[in-house]
Amino acid sequence: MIPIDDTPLCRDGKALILAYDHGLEHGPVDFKDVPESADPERTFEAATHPAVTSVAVQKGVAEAYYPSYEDDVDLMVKLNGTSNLWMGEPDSAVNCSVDYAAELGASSVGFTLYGGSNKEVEMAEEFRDVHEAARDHGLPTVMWSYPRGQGLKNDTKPSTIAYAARLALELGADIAKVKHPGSKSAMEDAVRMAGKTKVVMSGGSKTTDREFLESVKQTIDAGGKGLAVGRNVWQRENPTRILDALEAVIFEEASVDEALDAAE
Ligand SMILES: O=P(O)(O)OC[C@H]1O[C@](O)(COP(=O)(O)O)[C@@H](O)[C@@H]1O
Repeated sequence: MIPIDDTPLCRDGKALILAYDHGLEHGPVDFKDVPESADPERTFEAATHPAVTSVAVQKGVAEAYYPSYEDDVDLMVKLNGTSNLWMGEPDSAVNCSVDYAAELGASSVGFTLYGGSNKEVEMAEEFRDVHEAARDHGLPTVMWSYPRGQGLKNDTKPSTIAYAARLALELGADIAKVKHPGSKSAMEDAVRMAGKTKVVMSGGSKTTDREFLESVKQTIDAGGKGLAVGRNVWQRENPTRILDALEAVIFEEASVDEALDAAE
C-alpha cells in the first residue's frame, strides 16, 4: 500500500475529498437550486479551504480549471464515470488513463466499482489495470465502492456496505468511499472489514447541517477517516460555513454542537 498519510490526500491521517463529478453523473439537475454551482471555479475556490485535502473531478474539468488552482488545491482525477442518461445495468466508462491523470497533475485517482452489477467482472478488471498503473506512478487509488445492480435492492444495508469496504481492501484501494450504512456500529463493521484501507463516507444528497454532521461524526467515531462529499457542500449557499464545521468534526474532534457553533 502507499503510505498515504504522507501525501497531500491526507491531513493528520484523514481526508476530506470534495467531489465535483456530478455534472457527468447526475447532470444539470444538481445545479438547479444554486445556479452558480454549475461553475467549476466555485468548487475550486471552496477547495482552497484548509479542511479540503483534495478535489475530485473528471478529466475535462481538470484540464480546463485545475491549471489556475494547482498551487492551492490538490487534484484527484476520477477516471471513470457515466451519465444519468445511461439506462443499462450499472457500469462506468473509463474516461481517462492513469498516465493522463498524472500528466494533468493528479496526486491520486478515483474509480467507481459497482460490485453486484452484471458488469462487475469487467469493472474489476479495469480497476486492476488502473491500480497497477497508479502504483507505477506512486498515486493512491480511491475506490467509490458502490454495490448496486438488479440483484441489490438496498445499497446501504450494513452487510452490503461492509462488503463494499472489504472489496476495496481485497482489490488494493488505498481508500474506500462507501455510503453511510445507517449506524455507528454498522460503520465500525465496515471499517473493520476494510483493514488497512481507510474508509471515508460518501456525502449523499443534501440534508440539514445537523443531520449531515451527525452522520460524519458517527463515521469518525467508528474509525472512519473522513469524507468524500459533493452536494452537501457545494449545493449550500455558503460552502465555507459547512467546511468550517466539517473541519471541526473531522480534524479537531469537535462534537456536532461545537462544530455548528464554530460555523456560526
Ligand atoms: O451514483 P449516485 O449515488 O447517484 O451518486 C454519485 C455521486 O456521488 C458521489 O460519489 C459523492 O457525492 P455526494 O456527496 O454529492 O453524494 C459523487 O462523486 C458522484 O457524482
